[in-house]
Amino acid sequence: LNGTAVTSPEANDLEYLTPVTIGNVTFHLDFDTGSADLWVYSDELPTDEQTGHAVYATTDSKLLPGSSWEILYGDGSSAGGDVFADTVVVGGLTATMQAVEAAATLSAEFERDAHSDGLLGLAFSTLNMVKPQKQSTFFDNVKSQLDLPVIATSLKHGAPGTYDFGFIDENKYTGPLTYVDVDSSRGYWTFTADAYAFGDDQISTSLTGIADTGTTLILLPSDTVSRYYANVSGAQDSPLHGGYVFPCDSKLTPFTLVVAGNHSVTVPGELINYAPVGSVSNLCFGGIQAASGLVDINIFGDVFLKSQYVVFDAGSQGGPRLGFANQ
Ligand SMILES: O=C(CCCl)NNC1=[NH+]CCN1
Repeated sequence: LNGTAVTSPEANDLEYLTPVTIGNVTFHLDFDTGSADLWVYSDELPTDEQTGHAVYATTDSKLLPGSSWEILYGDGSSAGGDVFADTVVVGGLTATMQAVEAAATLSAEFERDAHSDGLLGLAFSTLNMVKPQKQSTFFDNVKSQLDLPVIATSLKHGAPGTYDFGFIDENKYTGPLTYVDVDSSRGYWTFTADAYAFGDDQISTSLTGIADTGTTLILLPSDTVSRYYANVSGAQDSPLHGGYVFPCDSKLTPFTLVVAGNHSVTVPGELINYAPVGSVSNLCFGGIQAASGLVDINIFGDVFLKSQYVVFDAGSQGGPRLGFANQ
């Protein structure tokens, strides 16, 4: 059995939300290949933090005694609480004894997120934050039902896309799928590009980072980022806006990763114009920004992923790997 779930972008493609049924309640969760915990807003939160969200009724649920979780994400947001076992359905696929992590505390970023009802982690289960015993991700729990141990993402700019589980949909991409090995030793979908380019400016330095649907932007070393925006007239690193901004009518340079020897994965310049900074100024915020001190790894987030059909292959032909094709 395979499955497909439709995922829909919030404003400015800030995050993509996918319907997930837990017990008999449907939650809209942020699928996150950069983490490995499935957590939901719950009745253990202060009432005002529950408002407007689907809420997990822990009083009707099967507690995992003695288990708790606490997670800190690369953007500094965090959440924590206790753990239940429940039936979780995504795109027609069912995990019967899925660890469902009920949020009892949320950081400010989640308190003010009016749309997401939680996250569904799709990184490797070694990254799960439940103590005393790590729990398996939804993907690991349904993997045995799938034709192939793969998740394929089709995230789009300003339009619904899909998460395919167990199969690769040839109708969703053009040209070949180019595969690159993944180093899962830190629990992320980590891969290395042999080189990269800003437009025609080829840089023969390798670039290692994670494919992360849970991060909005592309986050790179600060010297690399300043080199990118040197090509964009009027661009400046603005403390006021928290990163590089430029005139909204700027023509942005494409960002290319060279993978698997000589295959180019290119993010068109248009996708690197992330969003206007506000309603009055004509400044726009860049889709490539510097990785914060919190994460010591480059992050290829949604801005990167939405140019591609991406196959997160957990081992259909040996080790874990990522496949990229234009969509
Ligand atoms: O935490 C990370 C980066 C890991 Cl290096 N990605 N996932 C995520 N979820 C919410 C914000 N960011």
